[in-house]
Amino acid sequence: MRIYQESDYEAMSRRAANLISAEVIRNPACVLGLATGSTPVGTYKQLAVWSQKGDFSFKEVTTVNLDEYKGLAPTHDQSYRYFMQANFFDHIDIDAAKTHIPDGLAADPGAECARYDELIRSLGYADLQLLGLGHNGHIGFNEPCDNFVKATHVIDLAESTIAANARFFSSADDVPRQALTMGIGCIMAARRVLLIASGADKADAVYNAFCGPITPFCPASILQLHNDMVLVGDKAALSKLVAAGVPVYE
Ligand SMILES: O=P(O)(O)OC[C@H]1O[C@](O)(CO)[C@@H](O)[C@@H]1O
Repeated sequence: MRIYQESDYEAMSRRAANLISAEVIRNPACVLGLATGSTPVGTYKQLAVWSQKGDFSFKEVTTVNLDEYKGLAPTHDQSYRYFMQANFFDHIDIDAAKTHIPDGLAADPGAECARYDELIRSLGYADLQLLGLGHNGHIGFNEPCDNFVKATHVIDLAESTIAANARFFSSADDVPRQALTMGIGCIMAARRVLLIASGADKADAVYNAFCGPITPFCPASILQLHNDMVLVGDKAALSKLVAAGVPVYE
């Protein structure tokens, strides 16, 4: 595993954008696994700036997002489809037909999960999977539980996740209680995983994920077994790893 320690959120975003753009330049028709949440916003902004300058193009890139809230329409301003359009896709030259996100309104969510798994498999899995990290160690919406769930599935969101995401809704009551999430199987099948983390409030989650035991009670801990894992964090998020003596690139 390679760990980059950056000074702050901006530097973390730039480093992550560098790694993603390197992938797109190397393989213009790559498959990118993408994430939502506040952490990747700066990364998407930086990628859009560079591609608008003409440094590289997303025309041939295919994207697969990790998750979507169950019950939210793509036009809902808190849906992850809306987030991706507003924060990334509307600012780059990507082909809309090549951007994939689970359908939160599917009449049969189980069938939608199976379709999504098959889609990712048929694409040959992600060349690079971008991940944020939940305070409880979740990746995508794979919440802590007593087993790792391999396939795309419908998940009951943890109370702590609902509370953390309430800031984006009018109240905690408005946060959907379920989501469709890529499982651990597709995440681990990605050729490279890039996890980004920022802020002191993520220091425990980062430490537990990469210094703690590999356990489904901290879903991100499975990434210790990935053979091309890159962690990019700012100083605050990596503080407990560094204090434990884990070597980092600066
Ligand atoms: O980047 P944030 O907003 O801290 O969120 C971290 C994680 O939580 C989620 O937003 C879901 O709660 C994930 O999409 C993300 O990876």
